[in-house]
Amino acid sequence: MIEVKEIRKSFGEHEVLKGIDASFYKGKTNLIIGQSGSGKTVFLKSLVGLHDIDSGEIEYDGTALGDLNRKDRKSLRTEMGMVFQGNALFDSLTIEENVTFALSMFSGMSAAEKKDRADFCLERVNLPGVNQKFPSELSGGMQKRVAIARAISMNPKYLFCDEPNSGLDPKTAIVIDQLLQEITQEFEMTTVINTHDMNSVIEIGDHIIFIKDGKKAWQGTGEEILGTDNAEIVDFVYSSELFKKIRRKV
Ligand SMILES: Nc1ncnc2c1ncn2[C@@H]1O[C@H](COP(=O)(O)OP(=O)(O)OP(=O)(O)O)[C@@H](O)[C@H]1O
Repeated sequence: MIEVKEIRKSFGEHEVLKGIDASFYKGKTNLIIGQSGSGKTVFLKSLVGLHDIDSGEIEYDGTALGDLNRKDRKSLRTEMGMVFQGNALFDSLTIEENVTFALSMFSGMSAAEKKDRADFCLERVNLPGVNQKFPSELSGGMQKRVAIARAISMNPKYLFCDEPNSGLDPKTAIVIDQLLQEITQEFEMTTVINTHDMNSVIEIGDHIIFIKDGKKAWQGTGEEILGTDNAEIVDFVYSSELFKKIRRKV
């Protein structure tokens, strides 16, 4: 579980996070939603320690990030898997080398152990046998699955995904969402996903935090979001004609 207490973050005079409290639960797909520019990425980067926060606290299963020295922070980092928006695969490395990159850096595993782990992770994302291919030989959806395989290679306790569906067609996006939810439950990870995708919100929103103007404006589940009367959520969710029609029917 990750607990966020009253975090604030400014860039110069611009306060982006204005005292956010949030909890993210183990075995759940926890989503962060909000309009473009509302502070979702800054929030996610603050959670993983890529931004230093100005005040507040972030606790990983009771351990405050702010209390950790460099060495312990580094060790906590090895328990975090990350899926970046553009996948961030290394084009000149094979898929297997991409998936085992962190293992080579941090694990001390033998070559055979790393290969076994790569095989396991690639099979888990339904991509067996692509070990010797290069990222450019795979479709966008397959590259996303490789990014997920790489993120789980170290068997992380926490998984962070920034817009995992960006650039994917709706059908592929659903496959990726389902995969993220399945592995979250299976490996009992605390998963935090930044998303714009309303389909993800409804399908895999076990727990949702809605950020508006740097503050948490609502929280709830994917089921609750369609029924809420919270004006800010209604304005956000029903900004598209499709969802306005759905609202009239529920
Ligand atoms: N390194 C930075 N320096 C200065 N300002 C920043 C920095 N990073 C983000 N910001 C500002 O913080 C605000 C929130 O940005 P952020 O990227 O978190 O929004 P977002 O909700 O993730 O948007 P999107 O959905 O479009 O990615 C924006 O006004 C942005 O300009």
